[in-house]
Amino acid sequence: MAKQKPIRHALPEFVRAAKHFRGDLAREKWRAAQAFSALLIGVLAQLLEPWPLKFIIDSVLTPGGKADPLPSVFQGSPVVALAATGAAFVAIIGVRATASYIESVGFAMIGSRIVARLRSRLFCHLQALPLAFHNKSRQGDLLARVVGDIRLVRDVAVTAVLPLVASVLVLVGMAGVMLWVNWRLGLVALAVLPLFLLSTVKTGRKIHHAARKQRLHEGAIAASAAEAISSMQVVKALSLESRFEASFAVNENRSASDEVKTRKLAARLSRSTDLLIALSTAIVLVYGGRLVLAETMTIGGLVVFLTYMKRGLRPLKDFAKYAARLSKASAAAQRIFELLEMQPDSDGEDGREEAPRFKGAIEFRGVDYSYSPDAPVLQQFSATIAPGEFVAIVGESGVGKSTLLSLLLRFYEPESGEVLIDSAPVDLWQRASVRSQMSIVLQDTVLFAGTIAENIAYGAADVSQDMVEAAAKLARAHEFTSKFPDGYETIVGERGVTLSHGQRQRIAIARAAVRDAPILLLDEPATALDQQNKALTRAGLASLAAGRTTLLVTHDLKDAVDADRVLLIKDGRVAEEGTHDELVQKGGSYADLHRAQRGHAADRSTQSAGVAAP
Ligand SMILES: Nc1ncnc2c1ncn2[C@@H]1O[C@H](COP(=O)(O)OP(=O)(O)OP(=O)(O)O)[C@@H](O)[C@H]1O
Repeated sequence: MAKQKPIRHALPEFVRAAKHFRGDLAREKWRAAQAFSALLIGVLAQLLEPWPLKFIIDSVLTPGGKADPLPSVFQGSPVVALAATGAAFVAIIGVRATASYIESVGFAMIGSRIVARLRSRLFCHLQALPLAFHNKSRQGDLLARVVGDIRLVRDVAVTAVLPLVASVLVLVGMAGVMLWVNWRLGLVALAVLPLFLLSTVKTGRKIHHAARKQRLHEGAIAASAAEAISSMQVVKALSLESRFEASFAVNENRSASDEVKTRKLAARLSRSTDLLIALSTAIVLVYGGRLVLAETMTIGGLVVFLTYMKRGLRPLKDFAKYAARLSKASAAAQRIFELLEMQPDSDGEDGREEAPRFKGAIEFRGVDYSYSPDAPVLQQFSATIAPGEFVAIVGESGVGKSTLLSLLLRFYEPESGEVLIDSAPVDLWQRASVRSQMSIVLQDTVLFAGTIAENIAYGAADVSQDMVEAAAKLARAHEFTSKFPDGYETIVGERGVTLSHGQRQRIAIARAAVRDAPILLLDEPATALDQQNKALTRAGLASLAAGRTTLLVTHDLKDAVDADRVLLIKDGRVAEEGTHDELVQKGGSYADLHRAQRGHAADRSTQSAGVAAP
């Protein structure tokens, strides 16, 4: 029973891999046919290789050549026979070398192309996976899969799997010829195969297990490195270096010990394979030697036989050599397939139409939403927002203000109830066509590596330089941009000019402006800015909001003063609504919050940042 287990496990893995690569392999069928033809020609040449030696030993060097007399053309001229055999030998090697070149280049190209396509597919798929998945995933681990795991699969596919396929063909061919030359001796030589299978299956399972664990630890190493590197400022500020170093070292040690384990196991497999091959060669030597002594086999025949054995059993050695790498690649491939088999965001989009241009009426109708079953966020939440209205959403931290925006953007789906735009459920339309009609400005703006103009133009397709400048002027970003020597061509983002938080926010406003979307979603866009930047950002936002339905999530009630309406969220629903003045007059929770912020403003030195008195 135990012996069958790996086959049972290996088969579904093979079917899984075949499913993922079927289309790619079909695209490469002509190149594959070419490489396989070259492989077969190479195998044939390898099968022929020992025969010139046999001819020289049995027919040229053995006086009289009883078993294999010299053909009549060479009678009396053994030197010519020697020269002709030498030429034949060179020709055979030449054919083999050429075939091997075509085969290796062909297989390398096929492997690289297939894996390159796999990587693109994986990256597209990752982008299509829902935000709920990305929120729970560790970025470094995903990065390790897209970069490291794919590279491992490619390297092993090109340098181990394809050569192994070739070696197995050689083994089959050579086994056939060995049985044809002398079936008894052939059976003796091949008797090691079951023993080899037994030891490979047993050790191979252990290698596979250790290699898989190692890939997991490497994923964790990449994840903790990515976390630390992407938050270096916080790591330094909180003196977390030693903590990250420790967690890094733990995973590194685990990975190293798994590496040692796989190497030990692979070395053990290699040693037992060598011993088995040596045993089989010794038996063939003794038994074959006796056949030669009994003159039922020629010396050349035995030499040919031994050469075949050496070549034919090479795949066994190769397999032992590649076992660890194959297992690692298989573990890496499984990690890639796991991702590819996850449901992307676009699922269920079939048959949905593109949304028409929205007027901007928004309605939440009895929406329930929770991230985890035991902590409901929105409960029977209802609110209606008219086209072009500017609504501020306020409430204590964690009440679900940002979640409302995420539901509008369809990052998540409500558990019950509906989100409607222009009276139609938002899930009626394709996600991308809904999102393209919304501009967002968040508290933290990410600038991509590129110029300021490119960063602004990321907001929409086909944006001209004039549109970029107009958006920058509206966002109050033109002035500081034009002061840079390279103006709009100034490189920002990674390794570029570092912009201040306020400047980044104004670029984000310009990015939102070029989009010219009817709905504007703002999530704490002016939080944590100094007074001057706050004023500039607010001015930019006010220009941007004109004529658009705007939802502004804010802690700062100063931002709510000019809103057409304020919604105060409490216990998962709207607790109070009205204008700023109405709510202050009402004397409810909003008025309490307002009083608290005024107190805070009066005593700024003892309170933390983020609130200001209107
Ligand atoms: N991706 C997530 N996974 C799990 N829980 C989440 C996630 N995002 C938010 N939450 C939880 O849902 C609740 C509402 O979060 P949300 O960000 O909508 O609140 P908020 O009112 O915008 O808070 P804040 O004012 O602090 O930004 C919080 O308790 C938060 O911890």
